[in-house]
Amino acid sequence: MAYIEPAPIKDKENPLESMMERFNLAAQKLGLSEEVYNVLKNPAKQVIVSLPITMDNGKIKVFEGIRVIHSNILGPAKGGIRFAPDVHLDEVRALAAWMTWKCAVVDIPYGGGKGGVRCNPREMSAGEIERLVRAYTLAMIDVFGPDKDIPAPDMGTGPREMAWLMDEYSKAHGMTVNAVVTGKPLVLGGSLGRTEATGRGVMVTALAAMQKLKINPFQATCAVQGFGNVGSWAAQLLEERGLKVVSISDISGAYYNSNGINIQEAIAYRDGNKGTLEGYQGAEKLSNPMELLELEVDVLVPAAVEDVITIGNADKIKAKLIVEGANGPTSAKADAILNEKGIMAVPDILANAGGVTVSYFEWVQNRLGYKWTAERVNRRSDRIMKDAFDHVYQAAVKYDVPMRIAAYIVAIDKVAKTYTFRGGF
Ligand SMILES: NC(=O)C1=CN([C@@H]2O[C@H](COP(=O)(O)OP(=O)(O)OC[C@H]3O[C@@H](n4cnc5c(N)ncnc54)[C@H](O)[C@@H]3O)[C@@H](O)[C@H]2O)C=CC1
Ligand SMILES: O=C(O)CCC(=O)C(=O)O
Repeated sequence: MAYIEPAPIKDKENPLESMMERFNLAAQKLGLSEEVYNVLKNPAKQVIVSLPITMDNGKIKVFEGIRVIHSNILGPAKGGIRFAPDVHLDEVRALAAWMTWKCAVVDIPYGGGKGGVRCNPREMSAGEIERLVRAYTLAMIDVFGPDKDIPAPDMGTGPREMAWLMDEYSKAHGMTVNAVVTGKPLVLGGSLGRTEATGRGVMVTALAAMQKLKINPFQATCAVQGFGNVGSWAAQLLEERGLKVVSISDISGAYYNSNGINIQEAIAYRDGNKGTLEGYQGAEKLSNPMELLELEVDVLVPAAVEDVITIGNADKIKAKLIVEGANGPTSAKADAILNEKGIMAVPDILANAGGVTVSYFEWVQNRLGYKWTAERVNRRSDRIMKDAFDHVYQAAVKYDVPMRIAAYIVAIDKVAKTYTFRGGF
């Protein structure tokens, strides 16, 4: 079962290789046929475009935009759009495949896709970002569609960008098409609960795992890496459930307070400080931000970027439980070390699936022309997340594998069976 070697990513473990290592292990456990294996490992579609944008200084700058549809076997492709300086085809391919597995784990009728534009939104004006979103949307006009491929926010994008995307797509089609994208502002057909949904799913799966590990949330400590949408909501909701959040971090550094950080206060500080924790006084700043990962805490939530837990630091992790808010925060090579140390990792494709689950609810509401209450959204997404956790836990016991491989087994089994039923053979 070999696959085509992807181009290596400099200074970073390749997330596509990490995804494939887990996929291979799960495929072997399932005894997947070579034909189905080959179908599932290859992305269905990869589109790369050049986006010439007039910058505020009047000069034209060309950006590279990518959209990968890994699979549309379970339904239309679904997945966010990332704006970041290190966006790379292999990364987007890995992220798209993770969307396929994620949607299958939570049993929602979507395939997997992901998009990215290599840019630094923190150094761009709102006008430049808007022109970039609109150009990307037009370049992908035949790729996107409510029944084909439905984008959403990821790192560096949010409701504002989704609104521009919806508007551009709608103009090109001569009608309002709000179901083409999720994660929109409420007034444009966004769903109540979507903003906090990913962090909420992290909280639900963390509590479920803590119950299995007999960790009392009211006596537990927690560290959260990344203080954007996912990290800050996860931290706030875990704090509300009794955990003491002793460390948080973002691109400006990591902050530690053994008495617990007041998360509401930290969020208010960030929101009034151009979105960063730089200068935050509610905790001491750690000299090395990566120290956060090695703190003596019960629960560690990496909610920033890929490959932060690697063979370089996995043996120094002291948490009893890792709940992956980010996509791909643990490299495949680090898995064995964590398993050896008896650390449970609730994998990304389960732990952060709350976001796409509520995106699915948003799409359903848009198609019905109806709005659900926050209570209904939260109750249904909590149930989906808890059921998915239990399902993966049972698979881990049945196949005698860690939670991560169990999640891949659940996902691959579902996609493979659907493919076969649809008449792939
Ligand atoms: N937004 C969503 O609904 C979902 C996001 N995810 C994943 O969660 C992760 C975070 O996404 P968002 O919160 O949406 O992004 P965001 O853009 O809102 O926030 C990212 C945060 O990470 C911080 N950060 C960036 N590089 C860092 C580093 N090297 N060390 C520490 N902090 C760093 C940023 O300062 C920021 O606080 C990504 O891996 C994303 O793919 C997964 C599922 C859904
Ligand atoms: O909400 C969505 O549709 C996708 C979110 C996403 O990109 C992810 O789960 O990684």
